[in-house]
Amino acid sequence: MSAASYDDGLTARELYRFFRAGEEETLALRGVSLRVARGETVAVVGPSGSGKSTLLSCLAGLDEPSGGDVHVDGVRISHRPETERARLRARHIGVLLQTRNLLPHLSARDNVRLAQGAVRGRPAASAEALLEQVGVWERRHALPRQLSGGELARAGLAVALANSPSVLLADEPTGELDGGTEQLVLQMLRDRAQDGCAVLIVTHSAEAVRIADRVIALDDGRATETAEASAGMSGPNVREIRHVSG
Ligand SMILES: Nc1ncnc2c1ncn2[C@@H]1O[C@H](COP(=O)(O)OP(=O)(O)OP(=O)(O)O)[C@@H](O)[C@H]1O
Repeated sequence: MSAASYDDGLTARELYRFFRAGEEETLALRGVSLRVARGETVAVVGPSGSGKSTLLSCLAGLDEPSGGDVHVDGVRISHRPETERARLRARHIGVLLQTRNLLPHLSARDNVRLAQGAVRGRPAASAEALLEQVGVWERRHALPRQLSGGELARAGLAVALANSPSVLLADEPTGELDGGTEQLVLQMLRDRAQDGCAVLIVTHSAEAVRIADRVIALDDGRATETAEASAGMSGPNVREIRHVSG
C-alpha cells in the first residue's frame, strides 16, 4: 500500500486485536487490511464472533489494535492516548453504534448539539436542520427512551453526522428497523458517500450489502474472499468481493 493512499478516507493495515479474559485468549482480528476511499460505501459482513464490531471499534479509535495501524484522512488514529483518539474522532469520524450513540439524559436535539461541539458555540439551528433531514425534527425534545426504534436509529444517524465527518462508521445501522426506515437510513448513508464521505457499514442486512460499492467478508478475524459472503446478497451495486487480509 503506497503512502499516497493515506491521504484521505480510511486506511487500516494489518490489524490484530488480542483479548485475554482469565484463562481465555481470543485473537479477534488476525491481520485485517482495508481501505475505504472518500465517496465509497463498503459493507463488512461475517458470522457472529468473526470480529466485525472489534474491527469497527479499532477503526473508530474506540479501541486500540494490538498490532497494525489505522489512518483517517492521512492522520494516524491508532496507538495514541485515548483523549487524542477522541479528539481525532470528533474531528474526522462519525460513529453509529448498535447502542445508537445517544446519551440517555439528553434530548435528541441536545445529543446532536453535543456531538456538534455546541459548547464551542455552534448554532443550535444546524442541529435542528440535521434532525429535520433524518425526519425526527418533531421529536427533537424527546429523550432517547421516549423514541421508537426507528426514531432512535434516525436520531443516532443525526448524531453520527453532526461533526460533518469524512469517515462514517456504522455498526448494524438497520438492525431492527422496518423496511421503510431501513431504506431511509441506507439512502442517507449512501448520500453521505456521494457527498464525499468514506462510509463503512458492518451489517447482516442484504439491503445494506446491496447498496455497497464493495463487500469485505470477515471470518474468524480474517478478511477473506468467500462465496458465502455474497450468497443471496448480491445486487447491482456489489461490484466485487475481494481478498483484503494479510
Ligand atoms: N472485550 C472482549 N474481551 C474478550 N473477548 C472479546 C471482547 N470483545 C470481543 N471479544 C471476542 O472477540 C471475537 C470477535 O467479537 P466481535 O464482537 O468483534 O464479533 P462480531 O463479528 O461483531 O459478532 P456479532 O455479529 O455477534 O456482533 C469474539 O470471539 C468475542 O467473544
